[in-house]
Amino acid sequence: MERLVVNSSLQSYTIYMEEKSRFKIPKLLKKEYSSILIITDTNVAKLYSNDIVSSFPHDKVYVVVVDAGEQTKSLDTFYYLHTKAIEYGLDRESLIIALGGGVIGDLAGFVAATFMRGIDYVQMPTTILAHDSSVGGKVAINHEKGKNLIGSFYPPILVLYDTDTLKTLPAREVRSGFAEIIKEAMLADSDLFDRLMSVSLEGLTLEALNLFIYSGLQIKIKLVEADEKETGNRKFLNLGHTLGHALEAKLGYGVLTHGEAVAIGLLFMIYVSERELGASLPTETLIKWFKKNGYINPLTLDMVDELVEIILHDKKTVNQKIQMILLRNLAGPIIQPLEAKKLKSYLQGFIVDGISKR
Ligand SMILES: NC(=O)c1ccc[n+]([C@@H]2O[C@H](COP(=O)([O-])OP(=O)(O)OC[C@H]3O[C@@H](n4cnc5c(N)ncnc54)[C@H](O)[C@@H]3O)[C@@H](O)[C@H]2O)c1
Ligand SMILES: O=C(O)C(=O)C[C@@H](O)[C@H](O)[C@H](O)COP(=O)(O)O
Ligand SMILES: [Zn+2]
Repeated sequence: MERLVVNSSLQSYTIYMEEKSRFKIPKLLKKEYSSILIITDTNVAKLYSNDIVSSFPHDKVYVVVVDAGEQTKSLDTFYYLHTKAIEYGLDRESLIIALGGGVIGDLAGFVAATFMRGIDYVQMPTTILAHDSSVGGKVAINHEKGKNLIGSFYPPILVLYDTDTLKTLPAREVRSGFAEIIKEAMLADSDLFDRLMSVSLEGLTLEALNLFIYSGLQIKIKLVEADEKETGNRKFLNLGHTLGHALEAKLGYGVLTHGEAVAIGLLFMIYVSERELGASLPTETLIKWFKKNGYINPLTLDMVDELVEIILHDKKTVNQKIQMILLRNLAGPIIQPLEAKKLKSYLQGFIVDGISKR
């Protein structure tokens, strides 16, 4: 079992990463809980929720299943989950288990952060992408005007990553998860970036996948430990998200996967870095890799005004100045303030020059 520790101000927690570890959860908990609420989605429930329920010896284990997909990270579902927690009699000694991808992790984590002012929760990520979302304590729901606008920083007590569950992921979700690993590589590890660019997602072995995830986790942990509440360099983890988040909100949550939106955002980040900083980046390599692996891009010129408007409400915008993460070079991120007018003209150029569609 791979073990990584994340130091955080509230409590430090361990990430256990191992095939079939989902059956071991009771042994890894450091105390007895009065009851346990497993929050999961319709797809994951069918596959894995019984394994978790049956691994507990007692019967105060409840499961609430919500719809799968980004639109579930909503105020309505958040309220519904609080209602279920009250109905099942959860108290301050209860535990929530977030069993699923990043949607469930963010949503259930935010329920845990707010139920009776905060109870313990465990992240059990079941997607590749959730290596990113399960670590660092960012929990949130969406507002129709922007992603993750309602949320908190609230670390889990444990992350249990059963990589066996990744075998059932659809190809589109594999693609989505890799966008975040590519982001991490571009931020901090050019060798990892080269290794990523040399593989094809189809037919990737579980061993290779685990190594990529492990490398991504190490990069993420380093950044969140150094700046838990994102006052400085944690913002680097938003590489590709300025446009990515806006696209998700503009198209309607769930139309693009988070990773698909981030992938387009990474290409835009390169376009701006080249023009704003004179950076020389592996543009063609990345475009080719995205194309080879089936990433999609619905960006069109008529979306620009609305996208800029959404970006102006992003958490990284201060005093109408957009803080965009750019690269001076691979593994050389900086936070660059940009006026909306400038961002708009880059966005138009990105679409007209065709880099977004190459
Ligand atoms: N908190 C953070 O730091 C952070 C970081 C990155 C992303 N996020 C958030 O994470 C979310 C995206 O997460 P995601 O990509 O995991 O999406 P997701 O949770 O919607 O999962 C993607 C799809 O895969 C299905 N699925 C999950 N596990 C499966 C499995 N093992 N087998 C088969 N199907 C499975 C789900 O039911 C869903 O349909 C976004 O809301 C994003 O904003 C948060
Ligand atoms: O952990 C972080 O910090 C990240 O930025 C990770 C991102 O991949 C993730 O999508 C995150 O939810 C974005 O944060 P937000 O504050 O821009 O909502
Ligand atoms: Zn992300």
